[in-house]
Amino acid sequence: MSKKVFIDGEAGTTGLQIRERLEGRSDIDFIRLPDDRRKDLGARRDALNGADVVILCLPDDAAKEAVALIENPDTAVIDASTAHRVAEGWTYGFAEMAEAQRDAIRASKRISNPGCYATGFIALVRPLTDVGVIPPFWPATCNAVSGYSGGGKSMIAEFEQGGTNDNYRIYKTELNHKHLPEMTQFGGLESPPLFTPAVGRYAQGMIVEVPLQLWALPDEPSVEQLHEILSAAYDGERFVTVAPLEQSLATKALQPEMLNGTNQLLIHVFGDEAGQQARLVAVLDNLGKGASGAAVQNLNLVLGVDEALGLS
Ligand SMILES: NC(=O)C1=CN([C@@H]2O[C@H](COP(=O)(O)OP(=O)(O)OC[C@H]3O[C@@H](n4cnc5c(N)ncnc54)[C@H](OP(=O)(O)O)[C@@H]3O)[C@@H](O)[C@H]2O)C=CC1
Ligand SMILES: CC(=O)N[C@@H](CCC(=O)OP(=O)(O)O)C(=O)O
Repeated sequence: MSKKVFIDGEAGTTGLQIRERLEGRSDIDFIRLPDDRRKDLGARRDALNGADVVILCLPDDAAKEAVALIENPDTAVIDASTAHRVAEGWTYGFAEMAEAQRDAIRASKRISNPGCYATGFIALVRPLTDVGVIPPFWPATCNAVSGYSGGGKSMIAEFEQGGTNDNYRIYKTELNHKHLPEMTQFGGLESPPLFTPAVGRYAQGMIVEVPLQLWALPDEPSVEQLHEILSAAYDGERFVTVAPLEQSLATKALQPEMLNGTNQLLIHVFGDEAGQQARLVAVLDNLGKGASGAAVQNLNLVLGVDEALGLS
């Protein structure tokens, strides 16, 4: 029997991309609201409570409001906003993050979809904190650049309709990016990384990077060891790949758009010749594994179907 799915915020950037990925699915019946009622509280309440699974693609406040409207104990929620990522009672929707995570997602009725930057950062750091090569007290740094679709409809309009001449800009100079709590908690760290995001004049795709002074880490790991740990952590995964070291050695430059339209995340471990420094790099589509792709993967897990359905 097909399952009823309601995407609250379907007309937004993330919502539209989820719809596209679910197009043609015979196991899903969509609950949809006409355009003039998509913000109507009563109509949303009915839709939210009538669905087997709801996917929230809303600003944080509207996402909290939506959750408060749900009384049906059988309705499962996948929230793409930042509202519940480190909240009590919610399961972090990053299936590849740890061995038990997939089963936790399958069993949960409250799943938070990870932030795009957080996905890259956690993918790079978590396997290393899990084995202790990066200790929990490590003062981690994270540099990243995203396409402007990461800022949703308003930033897309800003870049595409003459609102800015910027080709590139750094932001969050106050050092208080909204992904820091999830990066800290699920990265296995005691204190937030120093995070320096930037946005460029291109629509989508991102690079998230963690630079490491290997000589300063307690165990002074080699580049080969880091690569081994990351490769073992993602062995057999369909959506997270660690490039072979030889491939990284031959890669002299990397651009953020290479995985656009996919749910893939690619990791490179770059190192200097002396083995003293490393750059851990993740490439992903902010609208793919960083948002809509991950949401569809989580939906598939909740529905008990192949988690790769509709994803490439
Ligand atoms: N863009 C990205 O790369 C990522 C975004 N996210 C998160 O996903 C969520 C959605 O982001 P994004 O798609 O980019 O944002 P958009 O601004 O593109 O879309 C948000 C949608 O929500 C609608 N909306 C706003 N308030 C309400 C309400 N009260 N009731 C019903 N609908 C409402 C908006 O309608 P209208 O435009 O008419 O106001 C719009 O269609 C956010 O929480 C964001 O943080 C997560 C990962 C990545
Ligand atoms: C370029 C840009 O502005 N990006 C957004 C992050 C988008 C994202 O993935 O964050 P959420 O999942 O938490 O919405 C930002 O930095 O706030």
